Amino acid sequence: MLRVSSVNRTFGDRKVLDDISFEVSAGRMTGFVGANGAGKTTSMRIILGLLSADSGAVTWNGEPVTRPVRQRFGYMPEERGLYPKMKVREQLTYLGRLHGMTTSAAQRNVDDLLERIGLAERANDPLEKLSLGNQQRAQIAAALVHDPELLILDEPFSGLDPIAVEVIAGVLRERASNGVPVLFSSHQLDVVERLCDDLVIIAAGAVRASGSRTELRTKFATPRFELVLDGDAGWVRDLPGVTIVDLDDTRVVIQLANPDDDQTVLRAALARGPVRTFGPIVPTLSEIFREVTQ
Ligand SMILES: Nc1ncnc2c1ncn2[C@@H]1O[C@H](COP(=O)(O)OP(=O)(O)OP(=O)(O)O)[C@@H](O)[C@H]1O
Repeated sequence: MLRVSSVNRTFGDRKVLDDISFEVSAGRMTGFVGANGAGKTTSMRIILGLLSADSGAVTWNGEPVTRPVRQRFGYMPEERGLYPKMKVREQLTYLGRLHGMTTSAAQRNVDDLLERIGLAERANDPLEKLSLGNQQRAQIAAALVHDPELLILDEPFSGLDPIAVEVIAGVLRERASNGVPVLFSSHQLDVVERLCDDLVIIAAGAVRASGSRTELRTKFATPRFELVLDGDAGWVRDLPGVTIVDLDDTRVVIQLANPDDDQTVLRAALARGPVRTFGPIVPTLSEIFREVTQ
């Protein structure tokens, strides 16, 4: 497990990380979300030891992150790092070698990866000849080539078309299910919502919420329910403890003074006729994000 504990960082007189703490657990995809300038890249750079913290600690399985430990991490930086003129397969193999792999092991991994991410046919092209989306796929492959123990990816999905997002998500999820903790930042909240098991929401250098997707949804759930009937749903306003949030003919969104009254509402509705939909409204990640960062 990766643990970031009470990390602080100032640039000049600006505090950009304010007592940041969170964990990235084995086998989990952790989405790291925050507005521009919130501190995601700075946190990632500190995890990787590319930047020092003013105070606080980063540990990997309880131990400090030393250079040999870092060597076993996979990192996709914000400033993409591959050589434009070097052939894709050649440079990925070279990166595998830099991480201590033999040439044949590196080549095997590279060939598997290129096949998985749909770049096998471009293996012998220089990176700069690839479309931006395909260059992005190659950058992701560069973080994966040495079978890292931990993956830290800065905006891995930016610039990818929906099919590429699915392909890359599948590869990352496979690594996660093999026990690799994956931390990835993204502005695409719909993608994060779909992919991540855990979330860290950061704003102005501080963690505003963290935990599993389910925990956060429960925590930020409002006592709201959707009810869809065959006939007009306006009568619901006469039930005690019910406030109408939105009414559109047969569909009504209600807020309950006591969330346990949901079954009373359901029984009242069934007594009047068919009920097509009834259930709590689960907040989306965008709604949670807005609530904790405003
Ligand atoms: N080397 C630096 N010197 C001075 N300020 C910096 C430096 N690096 C980052 N900052 C500032 O720290 C703050 C956090 O930046 P960071 O890049 O970590 O945010 P981010 O959440 O990754 O943003 P984005 O989503 O735009 O990539 C910003 O205000 C940025 O301007």
